[in-house]
Amino acid sequence: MLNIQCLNKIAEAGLAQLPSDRYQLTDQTADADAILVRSADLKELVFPSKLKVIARAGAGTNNIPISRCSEAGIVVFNTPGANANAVKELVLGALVLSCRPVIPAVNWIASLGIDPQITQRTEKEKSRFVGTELKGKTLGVIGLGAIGIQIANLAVALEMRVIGYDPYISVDAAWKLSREVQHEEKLESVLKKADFITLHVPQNAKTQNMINAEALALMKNKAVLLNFARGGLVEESAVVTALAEKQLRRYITDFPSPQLAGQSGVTIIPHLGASTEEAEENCAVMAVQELIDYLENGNIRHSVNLPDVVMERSGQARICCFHRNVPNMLAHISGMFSKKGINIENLVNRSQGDYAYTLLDVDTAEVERIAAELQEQEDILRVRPLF
Ligand SMILES: NC(=O)c1ccc[n+]([C@@H]2O[C@H](COP(=O)([O-])OP(=O)(O)OC[C@H]3O[C@@H](n4cnc5c(N)ncnc54)[C@H](O)[C@@H]3O)[C@@H](O)[C@H]2O)c1
Ligand SMILES: O=C(O)[C@H](O)COP(=O)(O)O
Repeated sequence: MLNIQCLNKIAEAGLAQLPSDRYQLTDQTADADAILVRSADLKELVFPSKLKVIARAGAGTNNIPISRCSEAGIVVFNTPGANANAVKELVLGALVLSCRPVIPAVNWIASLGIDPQITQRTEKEKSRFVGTELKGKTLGVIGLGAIGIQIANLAVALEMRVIGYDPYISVDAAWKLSREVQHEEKLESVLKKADFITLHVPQNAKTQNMINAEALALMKNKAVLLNFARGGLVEESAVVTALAEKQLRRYITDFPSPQLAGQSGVTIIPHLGASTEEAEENCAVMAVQELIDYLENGNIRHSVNLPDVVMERSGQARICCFHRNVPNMLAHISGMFSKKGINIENLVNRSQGDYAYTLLDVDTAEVERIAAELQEQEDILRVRPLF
């Protein structure tokens, strides 16, 4: 039996994919072979030696200490694109709310209670809640991945002028992007030209505080900033100042913080971007499938610390080897097999940055000993024999 610990609520549709004869849920991290998680912070978590995999049912992995996982031979997965539609739809709502004062108007009506004059008062006073339209305005999309592309294309359909910035855009993403979206090579150009700016990049050392006082100063007067990516992308004290100085018209964020609470011009949503039934199911099903394929076949799809490595099963046993990306490692591993007279039927090896992964299918099931010996070699982080 393999033990799975859920550190957040994971949709039942995903958990139902775990065959009950091979998997059971545990609430003890010490017993966990695998962890399923959403946004719980794992940075201080002590990993038990039997923990082999962490699957994030969602996109952002800044809550997971990826380098520490790699050094412990733990593969980390996420579920790219599985919640993108949910975020896109909420960003659309936020765009509309940023230029139509629906929230204050609804609050005003609610404040009237049961007023017999409500219809007359509405028609007399609604002029206080006039807004503006999105059509014809410029939307700047920062980060053209699964979510950014969908928002850019949607905004084109809304007849907005759309400009996008993503120096690392994938070929696949570029194909999906509407030709109407203008590609900007510099972040500064987007900041200067857009009426609305929406952030869709991961939070990491390079993107932390990317919207700081200097960036805000470049923005158009009375621009609107939307943040459905991560709170740490934006320097909140600078946003509060820009709002007070009327440089920024509104900041709509999915990430509450004490610094933003109660600030005028700030609309805070309690991290609901991915909170739809559909997105929660999509993410949970995808995360569980990634986890099962890794645990049972050693295959890797959508890892954030290793490349995709998928090989059809052959032979009598498979050895999965997570190791550092150092010279001669493949020759060293295969040499150990040949010394023992074990025939390698199939082999695949891929690397990503400082780490690499090798799958070997062999013609014998007698592999426990060589697996144990491999595990002792320098630069080998985890070895798993599978039958
Ligand atoms: N609010 C929510 O509930 C919610 C839901 C899903 C994702 N997110 C956040 O949104 C982020 C994006 O999600 P996604 O699914 O689109 O991810 P993704 O990986 O598909 O896209 C991210 C894009 O950002 C680009 N990028 C990286 N660094 C950049 C930089 N410095 N400047 C410009 N572009 C850069 C990448 O090239 C990539 O195309 C996630 O990392 C997560 O933090 C939030
Ligand atoms: O990165 C993500 O996928 C989102 O921020 C969603 O987070 P959640 O799964 O905690 O809602």
